[in-house]
Amino acid sequence: MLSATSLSNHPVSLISLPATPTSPNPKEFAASEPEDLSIPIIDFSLLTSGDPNCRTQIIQDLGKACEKWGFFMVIECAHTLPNTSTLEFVVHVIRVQPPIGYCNRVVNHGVPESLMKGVITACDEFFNLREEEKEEFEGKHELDPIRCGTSFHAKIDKVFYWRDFVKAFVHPEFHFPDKPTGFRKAEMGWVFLDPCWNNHGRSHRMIWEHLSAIGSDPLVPMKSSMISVSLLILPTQPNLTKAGREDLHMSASLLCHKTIIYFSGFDGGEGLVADRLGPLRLSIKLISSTDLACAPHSRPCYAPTWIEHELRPPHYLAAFSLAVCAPQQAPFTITSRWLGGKTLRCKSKNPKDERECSLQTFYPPCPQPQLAMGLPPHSDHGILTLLIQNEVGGLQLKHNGEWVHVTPVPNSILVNTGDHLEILSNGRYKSVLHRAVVNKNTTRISLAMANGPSLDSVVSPALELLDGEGQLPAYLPMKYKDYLKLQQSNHLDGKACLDRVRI
Ligand SMILES: O=C(O)CCC(=O)C(=O)O
Ligand SMILES: [Fe+2]
Repeated sequence: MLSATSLSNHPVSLISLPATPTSPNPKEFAASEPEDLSIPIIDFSLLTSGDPNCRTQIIQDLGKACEKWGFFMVIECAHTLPNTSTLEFVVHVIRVQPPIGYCNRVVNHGVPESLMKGVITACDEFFNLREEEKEEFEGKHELDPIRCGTSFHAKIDKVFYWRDFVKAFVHPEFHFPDKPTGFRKAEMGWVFLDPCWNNHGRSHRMIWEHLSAIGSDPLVPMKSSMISVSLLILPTQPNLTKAGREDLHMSASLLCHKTIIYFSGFDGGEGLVADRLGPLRLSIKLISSTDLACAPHSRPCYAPTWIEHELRPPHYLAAFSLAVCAPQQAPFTITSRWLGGKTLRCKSKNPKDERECSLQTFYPPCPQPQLAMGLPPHSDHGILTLLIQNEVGGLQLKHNGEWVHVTPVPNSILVNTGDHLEILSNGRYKSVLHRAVVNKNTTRISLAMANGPSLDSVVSPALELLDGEGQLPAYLPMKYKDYLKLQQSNHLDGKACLDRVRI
C-alpha cells in the first residue's frame, strides 16, 4: 500500500510532489483566518441545567447553530477561549448538581481529556505501524467493517490525498484493527453507560452488552476482586408539569450519557492500566427514570439495583465511542424538538441497530502543501459527525460561500451536520461542506465519529415535518446502506451524492 506516511518518510518526497492535473490551485486553500472565532460554542452543562430558561435558550442556540453553520464546538468549561467577546454563542456555565465527589468531570461534553488524548496517541501508533502490518486491514468493499487506505476510492481516484485513514464500524458491533496494543491501554478509571437505558425501556442487559463491547481479551485473575462504583445524581424537580417531565427525562438521559462510573478500592489510587488488571467484578447501582421523576429532594430516593459483571479491559476507541454518545444524541434530539416541538422519527426502528462509524485520519507533514490535498470538499453521510483532533489545524468549512479555517481548541469536540440530517429535516439543516488542508511541518491527526440509522433504514424527509408544514419532500427516499455505498464508491466530490437524491 502506498501510504502518505511512507511517502512522507521517504527522502524523495522531501524534494517535490509530482504535479497532477488534479493538483489544486494554491489560491483555493486560502481561508478567512480569524473568522472561526464566531463558530458557535455550545456548553453542554446547560442542557442538563435545572433552570428551564437555560435549557430553552441552549436548545434554541443549538438549532440556530445547526441551521446557520451546520457546525459547532462543544468545549470543556475549564478552557478559556481566546477573544470570547467575539463569539456569537457564548453562554454562561451553570453547573448541574455535581455527582458525589467528582463534580469537575461531569461538565459540558463530559468526555475526559485523558481519553481524548489517549485515543489520538493510539491512532498515531497505528499509522506508524510498518506498511506490511497495516496491509491486512486494507478492506475490499465499501461496507467492510474495517478499511484502511490513502485515497478515497483506490480504483477510480486519480489523485492520492495526502493522508492515510482507517475506517471502522464501531456500533452495533465493535470492529477495529487489533494492533497496536496501545488501543487497549485505556485507563480503567471510568466506563460510560449507554445513555438510553433508563428512558427508552432498555434493560440492564443492554448496559452489559455495551460494557462487554469494551474489550475481549481474556484476563488473568487479580487480587482485589471487588470494585465499588458510585453512580449518578440527577437534578431533581418537585411538582413537574408534563413538559417539565419531558425535559427532565431528556436531562436524565443526557446526564446519564455523561455519567462517569468511578472505580474505587484499589491501592495507590493512580490510573489503572488495563493490562495490569485481572477480571474485575463490577457492581453498578442503577436507578430508573421513574425513580428520578418522583424524587422530591435533592437526593433521589430510589431502590438501587445492583448488578455484577466481569469487566474486560477497555479499548480506547470503544470507550471513546461510548463517551461521545451524549454529544451525538443531544443536538439531534434538541434540534428536532426545535423544529416546532415535534419528535422526528429520525432513526432506526431499533436503536440498537444504529450505525456508528469511526474514521481516523493521519496527515503527515507534506513537502509541498500547496500542491497536495488532505481531504477534498465533501459533506458527511450521517446525521451528525463528531470530530476531535490533535492540536494541529487543517480543517476548513464552507460558511456563507467562504472557506473558514477552524482553529483547534484543546479538549473540544467539533460537531457538524451530515447529509442524513439534511434529508430528514427536508433541507432545513444543511450538511456542511468541509475539507482538510495539510502543512509542511507537523502531523495532523483527526478522529471523526459519524452516526446514522441502521443500514436498512430508509432515509427520507420526516413525515411529521411535511404534514405539519405542508411542504413537499425535497429528497427521494433511499436505503441508508445504498446511500453509504453510493458515497463510498465514488469520488469524494462536494455534495454530489446528496444531489443524486435531491428532487
Ligand atoms: O481531518 C479532518 O479534520 C476532517 C475529516 C473529515 O472530514 C472526515 O473524516 O469526514
Ligand atoms: Fe468529513
